[in-house]
Amino acid sequence: MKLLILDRDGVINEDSDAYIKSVQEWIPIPGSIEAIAQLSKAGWTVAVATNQSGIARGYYDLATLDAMHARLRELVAAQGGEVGLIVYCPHGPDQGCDCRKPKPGMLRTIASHYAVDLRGIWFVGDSKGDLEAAVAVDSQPVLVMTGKGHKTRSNPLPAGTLIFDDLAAVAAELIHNSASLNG
Ligand SMILES: O=P(O)(O)OC[C@@H](O)[C@H]1O[C@@H](OP(=O)(O)O)[C@@H](O)[C@@H](O)[C@@H]1O
Ligand SMILES: [Mg+2]
Ligand SMILES: [Zn+2]
Repeated sequence: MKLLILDRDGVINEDSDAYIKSVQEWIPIPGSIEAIAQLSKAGWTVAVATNQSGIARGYYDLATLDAMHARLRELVAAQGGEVGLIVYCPHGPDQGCDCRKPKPGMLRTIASHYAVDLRGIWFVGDSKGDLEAAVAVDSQPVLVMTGKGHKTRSNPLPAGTLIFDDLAAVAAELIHNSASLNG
């Protein structure tokens, strides 16, 4: 199967240093909803792995988080696509969980859900922790220049990290590539 895993804040929707605390603050990055829909219609399964320490910090609750993800699904469905499994880490940095990126726990959860090997699977993120999580499970780290991407790029990146302007550019590459592979 063609599986693509996305970070959420700074890749699908705009990020904020004040966290994304409500559906109203959850604003898609231009082209991202269309990109997910196009990938989905081209046969890709698009999953999401997102740190949400704002839950542990008490900035918003699980119902609000679920409402954001319902909005994402609704917008992609309106373009004829669908979003796959969304996995989030609700924990704070000091809780020592196994799911908070840069740990790869969420990527492993997604892989076992779909019974696929993570090696070479593209994981698209805007933060160093996203890239490190990908490397930890031999996935392909992909950095986009949205969200915290520029800040992340100003520091050394894992070898082999692919860099794209935004999710729309990632989607164009994958859809173009698989089209040429299939002849
Ligand atoms: O990019 P993803 O994983 O989808 O989500 C990131 C968010 O959970 C928040 O993660 C926080 O990091 P700390 O969790 O406080 O270290 C900060 O970077 C916030 O700006 C950001 O909105
Ligand atoms: Mg992010
Ligand atoms: Zn966690």
